[in-house]
Amino acid sequence: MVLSVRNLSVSLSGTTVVSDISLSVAAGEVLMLLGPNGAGKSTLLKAVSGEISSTGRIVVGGCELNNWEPSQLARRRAVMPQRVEVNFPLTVEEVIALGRPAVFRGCVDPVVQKLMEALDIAQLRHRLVPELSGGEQQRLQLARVLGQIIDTPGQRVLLLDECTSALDPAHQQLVLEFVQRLAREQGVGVLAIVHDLNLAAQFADRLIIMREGRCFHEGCACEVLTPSVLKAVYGYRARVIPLPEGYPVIVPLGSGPVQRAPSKPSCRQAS
Ligand SMILES: Nc1ncnc2c1ncn2[C@@H]1O[C@H](COP(=O)(O)OP(=O)(O)OP(=O)(O)O)[C@@H](O)[C@H]1O
Repeated sequence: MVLSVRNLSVSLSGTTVVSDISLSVAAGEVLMLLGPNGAGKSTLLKAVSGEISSTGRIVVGGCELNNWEPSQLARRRAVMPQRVEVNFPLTVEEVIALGRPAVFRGCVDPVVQKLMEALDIAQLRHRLVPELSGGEQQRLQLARVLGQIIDTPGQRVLLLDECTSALDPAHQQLVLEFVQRLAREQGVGVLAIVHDLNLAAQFADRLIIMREGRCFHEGCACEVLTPSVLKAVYGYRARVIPLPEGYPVIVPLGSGPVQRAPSKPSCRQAS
């Protein structure tokens, strides 16, 4: 396992926000975390990344998290937080280079080029970061984070907190296909928080759905993304349709009949 978490709990301001979570991520595996707003997903990820204190045990690449020397850990574990504020006047290329080993400073780093192309930001390479759109900034931050661990030896884990939340559908596919390929080809273990159930169904090898700081259910998409689990966790009515591709698609049904504007014909009537 590239990541092993045992009985992890986190209290914030005297409240238990994450309670007794255990999980593991194997080399090459994509584990996705789901759950409603406030379920404790980001807090769990912050604890696993060592950003906040917790009780329980966290092992990264075979070694206790707290025993890693920081510069070594940075080559084994990369973290993309939910929000990254970038207001300094660096170019796209310079920001990605920040995450790379110092040996590449001052000369062309082929990994920077590879990441810019893979995440569709090569055309923005000389643009200043504060001028980028939200989705461009998010792809840039992912490139910077991936630059820390890509093409390096050893067990590695990637922690992603809603890394596609600002992206259009085509870029969501591009980014998650790249992350999945990185996992498969380089044996990186991925722990990713997502809200989009269909992206989770498509890209996760395994899912954990959280509610009120605890693991509510764990398994593959067909086991976790069922109408009854979605109703219990989100209070959300959905139809789950299996696709021939091997994963389901989730269609929201809303809380009752659709209220149409009186003068507007439905799409079916219009066609
Ligand atoms: N510093 C803090 N002090 C007290 N409570 C906090 C603190 N930070 C977060 N919380 C609370 O902990 C709970 C879990 O927050 P967390 O950010 O982990 O949720 P989440 O599942 O990631 O939600 P979202 O989907 O909205 O990002 C929330 O109720 C939040 O208000």
